[in-house]
Amino acid sequence: MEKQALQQASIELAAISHRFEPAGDWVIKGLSSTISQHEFVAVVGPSGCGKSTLLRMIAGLLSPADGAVEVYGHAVTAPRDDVGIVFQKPTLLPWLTVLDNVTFPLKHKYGRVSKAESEQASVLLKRAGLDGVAQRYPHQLSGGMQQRVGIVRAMLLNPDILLMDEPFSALDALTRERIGFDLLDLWQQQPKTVVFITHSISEAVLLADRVVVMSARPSSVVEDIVIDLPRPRSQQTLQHPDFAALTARVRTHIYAQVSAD
Ligand SMILES: Nc1ncnc2c1ncn2[C@@H]1O[C@H](COP(=O)(O)OP(=O)(O)OP(=O)(O)O)[C@@H](O)[C@H]1O
Repeated sequence: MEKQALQQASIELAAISHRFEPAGDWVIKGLSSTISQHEFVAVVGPSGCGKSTLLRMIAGLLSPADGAVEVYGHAVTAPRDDVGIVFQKPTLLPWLTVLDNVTFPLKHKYGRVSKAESEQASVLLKRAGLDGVAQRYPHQLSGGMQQRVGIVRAMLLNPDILLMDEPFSALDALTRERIGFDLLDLWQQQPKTVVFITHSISEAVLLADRVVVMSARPSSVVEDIVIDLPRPRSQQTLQHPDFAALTARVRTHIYAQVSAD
């Protein structure tokens, strides 16, 4: 049964619509998309078009007013164990150290943290430039460092599906690029389906297999662009002859939405 489920689409969005009040304006209207297992999909679109709302519906934190969200062929009605989320703002536990924060979900899920997981936590913290602060508390870190702790925490849990809502927006440009490649490394070592919301067009093209462009509200998918740049991606990818054309294509579709707003 489980094996059969793995052959299916990872995430199916079937004509979903949402508004926050029964008679309010539609935020999302009739949005459909299928995300395959282990695909890395970036979602871009004008500000306020409903990207976070969409992610919250996939996560089971919000039910669509109409249509259906399915994960591995099952309707999503509540948060799932195999779906991890990284929000725009990290939600760290203030009374735990950085190390305890990143291992907390594992402890909560399995009752213990294995030696291999502890080692992986150290590797990921180091990669994220946090190895010197593992014993510090969240209030002793900058906003960008706290955000990196949130990313490491989600990566360590290694969920089948990782939902990321502008996870790098608080980071400086260099750290942002490095941590993006780290995310890709991890994604290739531990394949998982990633839905990644970003406002950065170049980041979307650099990381993703597909870039889904959402329209202005009421939003749906206006363009679904396959990014067939070779992997593994690196800084060289930025020089690839197709990179500029792909970013230009995404940009054109987003700008069309903004000017139509
Ligand atoms: N809980 C809520 N109650 C009422 N309206 C909401 C709620 N959450 C979001 N909205 C509205 O829904 C719309 C979409 O919000 P959402 O945060 O999903 O957009 P977004 O595309 O992620 O925005 P941004 O790109 O600026 O982060 C906005 O108009 C927002 O004000």
